[in-house]
Amino acid sequence: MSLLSVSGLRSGYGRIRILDGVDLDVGQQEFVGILGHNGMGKTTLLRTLMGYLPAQEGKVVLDGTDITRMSTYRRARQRIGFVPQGREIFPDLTAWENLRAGALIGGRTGAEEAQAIERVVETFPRLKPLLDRPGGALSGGEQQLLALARCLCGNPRLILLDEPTEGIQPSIIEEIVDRLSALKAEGGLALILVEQNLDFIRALAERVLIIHRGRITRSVGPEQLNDPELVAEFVGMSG
Ligand SMILES: Nc1ncnc2c1ncn2[C@@H]1O[C@H](COP(=O)(O)OP(=O)(O)OP(=O)(O)O)[C@@H](O)[C@H]1O
Repeated sequence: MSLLSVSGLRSGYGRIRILDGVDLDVGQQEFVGILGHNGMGKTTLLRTLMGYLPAQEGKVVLDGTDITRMSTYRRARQRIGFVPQGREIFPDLTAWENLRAGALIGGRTGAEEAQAIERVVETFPRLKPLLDRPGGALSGGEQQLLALARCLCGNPRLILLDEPTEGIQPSIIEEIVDRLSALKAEGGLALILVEQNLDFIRALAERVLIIHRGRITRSVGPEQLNDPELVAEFVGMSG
């Protein structure tokens, strides 16, 4: 059975329809990339899956449970984690408190919470010396690592990751790839990755879905992203 099964999903902003019948399946431990021109609805899709935007039509099923009408909070408790575009770190909370927020959102408290945070921090050595600093004082790359770590503190089984490489230096992009590759090898986690960086998608995704005018129009293998003509057609860029 798929971990996530989306059918006929429609949503948008007021009367402006952005998603216009999205069908999408993600396997239990599958890493899926999503590519599309600017403005095609990639972020809107992730926000609708997380419940920030209501589904106007269609169905979203997570591991057999219909979550179409669930609040964002309850979706987080169902272990969907979200790393938003722009990271949305709490700037006045310390890095550690940001991680606590992730653990709490995932339903962890007390000793379990502290253990979860410590386990995650062990795998992000760059964050260790920064834990007492305000989130807003971290560099963009450090904030991106923190946003991913915060999400992991909630023990997600599905992560929605929106453009993690945007404005981030190459060494941190490599760290994110390494961390996600390690998590993939450990198992138990699925990922939906919206990203413009083709190398990043190639490194992580088993399957790449093309979104066009609010629908998934095609599924391609990551190796097909080596073909500049195909890429130009799908996303209007090459590289
Ligand atoms: N709050 C909003 N109110 C009205 N329209 C919006 C709102 N947010 C986004 N849109 C519009 O919805 C469309 C889809 O936006 P979305 O951010 O999902 O696209 P995207 O594929 O993620 O694009 P990008 O690659 O530029 O991030 C765009 O035309 C955008 O202008």
